[in-house]
Amino acid sequence: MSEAVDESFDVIVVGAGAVGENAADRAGRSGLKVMVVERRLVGGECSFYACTPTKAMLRPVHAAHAAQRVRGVAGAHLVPAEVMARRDYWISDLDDSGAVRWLESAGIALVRGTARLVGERLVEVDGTTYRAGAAVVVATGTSPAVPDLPGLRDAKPWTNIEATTSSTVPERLVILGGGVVACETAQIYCALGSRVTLVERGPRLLGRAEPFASSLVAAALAREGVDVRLGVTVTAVSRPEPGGEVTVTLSDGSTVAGDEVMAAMGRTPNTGDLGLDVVGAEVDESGYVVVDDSMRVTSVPGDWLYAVGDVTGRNLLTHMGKYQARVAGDIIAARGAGRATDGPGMRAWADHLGAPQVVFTDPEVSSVGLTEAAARERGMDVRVVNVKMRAASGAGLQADEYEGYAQIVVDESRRVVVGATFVGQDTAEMVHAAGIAVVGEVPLERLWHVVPSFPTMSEIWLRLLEHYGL
Ligand SMILES: Cc1cc2nc3c(=O)[nH]c(=O)nc-3n(C[C@H](O)[C@H](O)[C@H](O)COP(=O)(O)OP(=O)(O)OC[C@H]3O[C@@H](n4cnc5c(N)ncnc54)[C@H](O)[C@@H]3O)c2cc1C
Ligand SMILES: NC(=O)c1ccc[n+]([C@@H]2O[C@H](COP(=O)([O-])OP(=O)(O)OC[C@H]3O[C@@H](n4cnc5c(N)ncnc54)[C@H](O)[C@@H]3O)[C@@H](O)[C@H]2O)c1
Repeated sequence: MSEAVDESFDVIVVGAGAVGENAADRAGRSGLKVMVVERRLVGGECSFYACTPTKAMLRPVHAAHAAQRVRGVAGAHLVPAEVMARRDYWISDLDDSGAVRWLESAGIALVRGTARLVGERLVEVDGTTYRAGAAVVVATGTSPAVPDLPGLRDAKPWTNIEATTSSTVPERLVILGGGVVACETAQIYCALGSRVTLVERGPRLLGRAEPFASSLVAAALAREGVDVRLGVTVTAVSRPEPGGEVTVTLSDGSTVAGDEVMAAMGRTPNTGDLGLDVVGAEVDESGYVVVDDSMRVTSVPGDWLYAVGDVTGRNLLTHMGKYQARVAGDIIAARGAGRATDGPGMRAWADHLGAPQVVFTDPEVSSVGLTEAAARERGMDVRVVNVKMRAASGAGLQADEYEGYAQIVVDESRRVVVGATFVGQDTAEMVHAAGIAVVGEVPLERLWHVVPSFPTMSEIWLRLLEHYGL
């Protein structure tokens, strides 16, 4: 640690991803002086290597598919170079100056470098030590997990970083994993012209989604030409020549050859070299920082250390991380202004209800709340209603032969919806209404009076309630 300590700031946020930026903004609202530390790009994974580029590339795929499903339209097709150009526009060619300007406009100082906790309220960045007058917020996110499988690391696998920035389309792409990253990436590269093989060790894709959603996505990927291998693991990877052909050996003895192999096998929290042990901050068995609903790191005495976003492992989604950031930021700002820190927006309790999420494959998997299995695990008296999306004429008008299903999970003891999943084209925007029903615990009898417009896809709510028996 250097001798001089910079004491200019009240709040230090480590990591300027979408979540860290949000925490910094909220914490600074009552006049506290805030600095953020970022070792890579301001905007983090989501803006440059995750949400934004994948959605920028998936949208043309969806648009082309949607056009092909409407009688009266002909000739929609993808232009791969233009799809990549669209993505590059959305990731600003990996230039974060727009985000830096936003920080400046919000009065937040930026220090570039790698931060470490070196004591209570003390953060060291490449040799300079800063003392936070009020609080430190850890928002360091996650990195792609590349497990220690024989030959995998030596084969220099793609992760989401390469998959979202490559300017070329590999002829053959082998994707290891069958979660959200794998499914979205498989659909993108298949549509761009790669021959994609996807290897998932579990019995289905999207293991945390409703099983019917997994089946519909697997069927769609297979129809488009993705070779989906379920229930097999990778035993070895070999790439004898750098940049040459990759061979992936699977547990069933088969091999798959590719021009690139991608690790899409989950995430690892960026906590290893953060100095959490120096201040006594507890991490769980996977390395995620343990916090309470105020986002405070409870194992550390005093009210100075908070963690938000992916690094907490609560819900690895941008919008949920930003929700947590608003909670932590508001508490820090309130404490700075001498106000109460237990206001209604100051606990992230919605984290425990089942986060809203859209898997942006075609079909989209749009869900909120608990799956049937999760509700049963919590001991609820569960009733499930599942209908074809086509039961709403709005769906058929949206796409000829619309394929998809909607499902609600009802807690019978309270007669409220605790989970909802919509699978099909253009269901993403339906998830927020479902979220209001779930988080608001709207009784079914009241929901009956929320009359959906005709002919929209939301009319599926009426069909679901009718099937329930209302
Ligand atoms: C391919 C892909 C697609 C995704 N799509 C979606 C989606 O559509 N919707 C959605 O909600 N979520 C999506 N996610 C998840 C989403 O990207 C994350 O939930 C989100 O990025 C978490 O934000 P964060 O700020 O917590 O972490 P990050 O975005 O990881 O930001 C953390 C920042 O901290 C910096 N940092 C780390 N350690 C240090 C240190 N010691 N010192 C200084 N800086 C440090 C890092 O450089 C990074 O910029 C996707 C993820 C992937 C991989
Ligand atoms: N649209 C979105 O909201 C979106 C998009 C992408 C990512 N994300 C978030 O990012 C996080 C990370 O996504 P992810 O897909 O990397 O992780 P994940 O945990 O969702 O999926 C990883 C998958 O890899 C499989 N796997 C692990 N090791 C394997 C092996 N050796 N062989 C074969 N399969 C193996 C697992 O069984 C699992 O199905 C998720 O929590 C997700 O919610 C969200």
